[in-house]
Amino acid sequence: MGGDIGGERDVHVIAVLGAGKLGEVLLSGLLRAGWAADRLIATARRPERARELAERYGIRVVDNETALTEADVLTIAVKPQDAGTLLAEIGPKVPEGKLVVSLCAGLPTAFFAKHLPEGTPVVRVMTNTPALVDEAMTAISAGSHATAGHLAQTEEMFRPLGRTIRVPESQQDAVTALSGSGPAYFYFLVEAMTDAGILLGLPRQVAHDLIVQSAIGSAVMLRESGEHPVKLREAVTSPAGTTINAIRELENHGVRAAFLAALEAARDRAREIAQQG
Ligand SMILES: NC(=O)C1=CN([C@@H]2O[C@H](COP(=O)(O)OP(=O)(O)OC[C@H]3O[C@@H](n4cnc5c(N)ncnc54)[C@H](O)[C@@H]3O)[C@@H](O)[C@H]2O)C=CC1
Ligand SMILES: O=C(O)[C@@H]1CCC=N1
Repeated sequence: MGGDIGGERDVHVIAVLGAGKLGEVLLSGLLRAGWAADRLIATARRPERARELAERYGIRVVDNETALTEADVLTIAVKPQDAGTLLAEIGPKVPEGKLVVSLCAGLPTAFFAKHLPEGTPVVRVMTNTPALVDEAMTAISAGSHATAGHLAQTEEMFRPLGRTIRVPESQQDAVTALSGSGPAYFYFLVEAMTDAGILLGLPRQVAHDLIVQSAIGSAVMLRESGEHPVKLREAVTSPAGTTINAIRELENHGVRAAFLAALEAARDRAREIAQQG
């Protein structure tokens, strides 16, 4: 059963402010982890969305101001571009000692601190959508006034959803590029490989099933064996065999360089968001 999270100040109630796609993923994960629905609060901008969340999960959907007073942890799950407006509305009213957990890509904890009462602890989190199947990768950083206790509370909140690690806040933009967006790159790859199967004459569903199971098998091997990916790839790549022909084409087309450039671009976008915040 999900119980109270002890620490600086016990966590009885968690609020997700701006429960969109990621906020919903978090709320559903907390429910699966055993949190009682009446101890989870969501806020939403649109009334239809509020109704949908209340009906789907039986949680309390209230306005932002009510959430501030009733929850111990305020999780900010709005788009980074909307965070300024939300903070202008709630910032000065956040009661003393509440823990603010930001899920916003790019925005540094200093951005939140500017809008919050002096001394409000802020923790920056980058998680990802596999939280839906309890396989998230969540990176946690302490911001201003966040103590070891606040970090531990945040870790406890996200641990049921997958793996957690602590990183210095200076690494969070890189983390966002790697694991925050990471699932999108794997889905993109599955899509491209499925198209390749169709090019080779396989029915779409067969191609899809072959690739999805190969992706799952490879991921499990990476995690369970602890082997370096090069070693695992070499084990598949027979001398004068088929795989090396494909690898040569991937190298010819600069796929490795494309990944380096793509993740750098994602990191740079996170930095830009911070500038605009
Ligand atoms: N989608 C993803 O895979 C990931 C998203 N993130 C971060 O999570 C945050 C949310 O992303 P998504 O869930 O994809 O966005 P989303 O647009 O689905 O959800 C944001 C929700 O906040 C609501 N909202 C905006 N202003 C509000 C206000 N003042 N009061 C109440 N509700 C308000 C919107 O109506 C919307 O429903 C972003 O900051 C993003 O950077 C982080 C990691 C992964
Ligand atoms: O694309 C985005 O901005 C968010 C942050 C990481 C994943 N999705």
